[in-house]
Amino acid sequence: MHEFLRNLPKVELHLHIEGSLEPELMFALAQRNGIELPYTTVREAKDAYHFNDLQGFLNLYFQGMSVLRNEEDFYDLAMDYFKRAREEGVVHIDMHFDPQAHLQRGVPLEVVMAGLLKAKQEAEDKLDLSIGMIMAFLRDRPAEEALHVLEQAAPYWKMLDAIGLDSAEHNNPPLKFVEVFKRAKQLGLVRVAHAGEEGPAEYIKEALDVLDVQRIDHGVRCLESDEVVERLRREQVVLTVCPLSNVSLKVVEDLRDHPLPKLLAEGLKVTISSDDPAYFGGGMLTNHIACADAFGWDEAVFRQLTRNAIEEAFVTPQRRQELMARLATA
Ligand SMILES: Nc1ncnc2[nH]cnc12
Ligand SMILES: [Zn+2]
Repeated sequence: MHEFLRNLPKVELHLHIEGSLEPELMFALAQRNGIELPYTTVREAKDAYHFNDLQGFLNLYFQGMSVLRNEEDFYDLAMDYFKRAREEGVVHIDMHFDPQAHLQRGVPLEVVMAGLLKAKQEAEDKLDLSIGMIMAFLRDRPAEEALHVLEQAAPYWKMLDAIGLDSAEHNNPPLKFVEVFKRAKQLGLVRVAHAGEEGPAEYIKEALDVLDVQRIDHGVRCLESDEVVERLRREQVVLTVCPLSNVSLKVVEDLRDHPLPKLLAEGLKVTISSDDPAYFGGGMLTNHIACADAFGWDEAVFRQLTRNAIEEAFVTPQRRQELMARLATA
């Protein structure tokens, strides 16, 4: 089964590129940029990666990314992950990135975009990996700031596959961002949002109704509302579920208690992603293996999850066909 999972052409719909920053690269970039870290060794950093909730993780996530200052840093960050993912048999990644987290530290949007776009181009040219770009807004920051960043990103609109909504969900309902998402829709941009990770099922409904999103990132708490489950099933809205993330952030106690099997049994369009692989114990292959071990799934289940992800990935029709063909022979 592990060999099958390694060879499966995996498609990742939910990945925060800043959450792929491994401690080894964090130390290298800190040194390159003369930045001091609160850790003295890689071991010490890894030992700090124990979280009680989403906020506990976000504090370290924002601290970790403080080493990213120049175009080259963003390029190295992304290439480092792309190479690792490719070695794990990943063939496509829809990548979230958080411009506000960099703008706040005085890093211009142009620097972030240049580094990430260069890595995307190189991955597509040389690694046989396709990359989607999701510019995410931090929901614990003011909506006016997000609106301003969306306008500032005008030179990049045509390079974006979607806008997203992430960071602390508690008390930051989708409704807060109605104007931002309305503007994005007016611009012809696709919309996705984190909802129902730590927040209630109601936020999933709100993201669909008010933000008109085409994807729900996480969405695991939908099971608390029959009405929301029915809606997700009827509309076959894709859920980008991140099993090891949910364990690390204590959304569930243990992977064996994870609602993934129930979500599948409900007929929902489920996919598997890694979210923040450097912080949550591993990438796509590790997440797949963990699910195989916890749930005893056979190959057919993983094929279905991968088919779901290929159908929903931000790729050209030709690339989608190519990925489907690869899945058929895996
Ligand atoms: N799991 C997560 N939830 C919300 N925002 C995030 N940003 C990075 N990872 C996140
Ligand atoms: Zn996420």
